[in-house]
Amino acid sequence: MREPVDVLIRRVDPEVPLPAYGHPGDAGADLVTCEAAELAPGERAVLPTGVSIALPDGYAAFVHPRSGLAARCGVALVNAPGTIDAGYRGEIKVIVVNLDPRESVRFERFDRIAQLVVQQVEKVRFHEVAELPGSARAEGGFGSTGGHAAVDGSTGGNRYASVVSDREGQ
Ligand SMILES: O=c1ccn([C@H]2C[C@H](O)[C@@H](COP(=O)(O)OP(=O)(O)OP(=O)(O)O)O2)c(=O)[nH]1
Ligand SMILES: [Mg+2]
Repeated sequence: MREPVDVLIRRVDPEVPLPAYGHPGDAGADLVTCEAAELAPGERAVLPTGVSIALPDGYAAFVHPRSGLAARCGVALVNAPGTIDAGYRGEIKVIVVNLDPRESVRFERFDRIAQLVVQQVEKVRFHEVAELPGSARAEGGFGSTGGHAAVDGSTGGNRYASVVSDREGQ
């Protein structure tokens, strides 16, 4: 197994539990909210995690959603994944949104709300050119390979999903 990368961390909230991996092979260390919050359907909030970090140069951390919260409660991150730059020394915040159309969701202090994935990132130098080299995909994108959801008035491309209003009309 590779040696873990050392990351300096500071507790902004002296009582906050440090981010922790649930299992040895996990990619994300769980982040908690230091503030209780209740979100009505469609509501969002910026929640403090009580920690700030200093990543080594060449690394970034990404704030990812927790799939259990998403599946059970419809909680997503507005900016998923949130990017924590190596030079950022402020408190890590999590921008949550309640996407459930009916139920409110409540977070208590120190509930786990997101997970932090630390990764090496490349810096690039951009070289401007008049023409880019060719490729098999060329300019195809946005569903060019088919299999996207149909929307009203369209049959979709080679589809394996359709929007609910489409299904109800069948
Ligand atoms: O979910 C997030 C996303 C970002 N940040 C912090 C760390 C990051 O380094 C900084 C800036 O984030 P980003 O570059 O995504 O936001 P911006 O709107 O481009 O702000 P800026 O102009 O400060 O770069 O905000 C968080 O605490 N949580
Ligand atoms: Mg930015």
